[in-house]
Amino acid sequence: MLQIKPSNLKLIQKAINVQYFKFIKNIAVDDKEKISKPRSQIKGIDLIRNPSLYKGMAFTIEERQILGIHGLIPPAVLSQEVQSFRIMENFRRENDDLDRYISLTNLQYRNEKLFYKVLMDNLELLMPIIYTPTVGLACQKYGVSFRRAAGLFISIYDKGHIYDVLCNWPESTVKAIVVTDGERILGLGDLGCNGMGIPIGKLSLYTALAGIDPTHCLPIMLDVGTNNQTLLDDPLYIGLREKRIDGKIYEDFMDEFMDAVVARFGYYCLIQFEDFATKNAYKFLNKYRNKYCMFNDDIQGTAAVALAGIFTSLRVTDIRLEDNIFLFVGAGQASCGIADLLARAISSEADINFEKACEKIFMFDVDGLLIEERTEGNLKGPKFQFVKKNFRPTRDLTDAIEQIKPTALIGATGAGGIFTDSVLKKMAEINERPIIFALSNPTDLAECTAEQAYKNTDGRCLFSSGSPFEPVNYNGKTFIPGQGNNSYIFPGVALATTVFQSKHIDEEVFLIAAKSLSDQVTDENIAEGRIYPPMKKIHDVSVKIATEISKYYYKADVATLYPVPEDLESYIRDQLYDTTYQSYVPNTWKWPEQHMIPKQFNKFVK
Ligand SMILES: O=C([O-])CC(=O)C(=O)O
Ligand SMILES: [Mg+2]
Repeated sequence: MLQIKPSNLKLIQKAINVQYFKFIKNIAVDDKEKISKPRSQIKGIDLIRNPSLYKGMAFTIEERQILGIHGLIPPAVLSQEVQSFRIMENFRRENDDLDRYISLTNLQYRNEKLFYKVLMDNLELLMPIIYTPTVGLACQKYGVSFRRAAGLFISIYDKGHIYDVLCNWPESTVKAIVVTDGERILGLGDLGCNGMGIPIGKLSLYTALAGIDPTHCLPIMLDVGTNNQTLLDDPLYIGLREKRIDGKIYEDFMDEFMDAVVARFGYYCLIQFEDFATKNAYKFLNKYRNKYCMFNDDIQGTAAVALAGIFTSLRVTDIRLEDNIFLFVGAGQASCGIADLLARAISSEADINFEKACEKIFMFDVDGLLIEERTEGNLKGPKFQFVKKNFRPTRDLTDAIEQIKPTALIGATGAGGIFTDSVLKKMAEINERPIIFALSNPTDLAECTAEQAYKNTDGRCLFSSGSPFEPVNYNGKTFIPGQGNNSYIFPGVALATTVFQSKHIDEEVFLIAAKSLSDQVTDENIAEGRIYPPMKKIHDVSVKIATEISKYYYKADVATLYPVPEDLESYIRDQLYDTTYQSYVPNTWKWPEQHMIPKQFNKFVK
């Protein structure tokens, strides 16, 4: 990434101006031959207000004349490189992450191509801003930071008219929707309508991590009320000011929504369910998975990324999958989703049935170890298959570890800090290389920090977390914690699904995604303490995951794109979103050499 010395900023400004005036003197704006038909029908102020078409000061002088926007933007002509450079300079000057989130979102609504270029070029720095953890903070404050609608809000009062609301969306080609009802936003709970930041953030990653065209993506908030009293009492709250509707009315509303999407955008429009409360997440997944093109990211996406982390960790511990004992802390959708996919993986690797595979998996929730002997709390729902017998009831996690002797401890509790020093030390005592995953989001809710994990296990643990942590120095060694976040999975799944227009997305897809992700971790990555590929490789990772899934889609006869492309990977690559600006004046314009950063600014760059 480029960094300019602050003292040189003035010189750069001057250089830009000199180039601009040199250039403007040379251009003949009335040269009829050069002025050909613009490619866009949209002109003038409408063009400036259209984020997919707008390119700010990168409009050439010719384009400004033809498109009727001359004078509506400042006189300098800047290349996209210089623009992204300015954005990053401003980014560094912002006071806090929420301000950075707001600036980047404003850029997204102003100039989409520039937003994605900046994001893709600075992924490691910007992902924690537009996604977890800052997006969580933005959701909590969405009432105040809400600037402009970037998706659809459909409320329970739209029941009977959902199709009409979908028709208000200006794009007719929508290939992917991320939808939430805001009831379980990250580990933050019910944020009602403020949860809209999550579908927006997830879809930004569809483009930034997997190259899916943003105009094909639609974030949707289904506002069915909120049970969050603070929001209900907040005069600035942006959603319906009433308690959540549930039961039959809510379910009929969801059914109508699913059918309306198919009627408006087609049966292969992907619908990603995000941050629903556990009981609804499972209910809708089971009800819709064989009828629509949908998946639940918190159950299935999280499962695949965690399983990939387990596969990679086992390359280090050298213990066969079926010889491990897994203890899940938290028995909600993330834990049950991972445990379920893990049991499938064990069952297929060890050639044993699913029930037998479940014997390797234990769970511990707010009422302690999940065993038949316990008298408190329920044992029903998806966690049921992991309930054991003949163990001593305990509510003490260290004691549970002592009893079960797990090789892996996986937290998805939303209970920050639950992996205390004594829990971590116990794991280190009974394992040479303990596997510790602290998956809850955002950062404050992680079960432990990366630093605590490495310190309490003498640097021996294989660690990953849902939210990002900085590298940790311990005993002279640097450890790079893995980010076991579903963002490694859902973009690739969505890419394969939208390109090949799959009818359904079954469990096998997530097993394939997990294997493909783990296979892409190199020995060098592992030597650095990583269990996932570096974020900067994510585009390739997503394409490879999508390629593996697409082979399966054709094998399972769910892909509907015909004829079948000869080379699936290169077909996918051909579809990827390009952040380069379009030219509105064909064949007449070339950026003068001096306009291109880094050459022009090389001498100013540290
Ligand atoms: O959004 C994230 O970072 C991961 C996720 O799906 C969740 O925590 O609900
Ligand atoms: Mg989620």
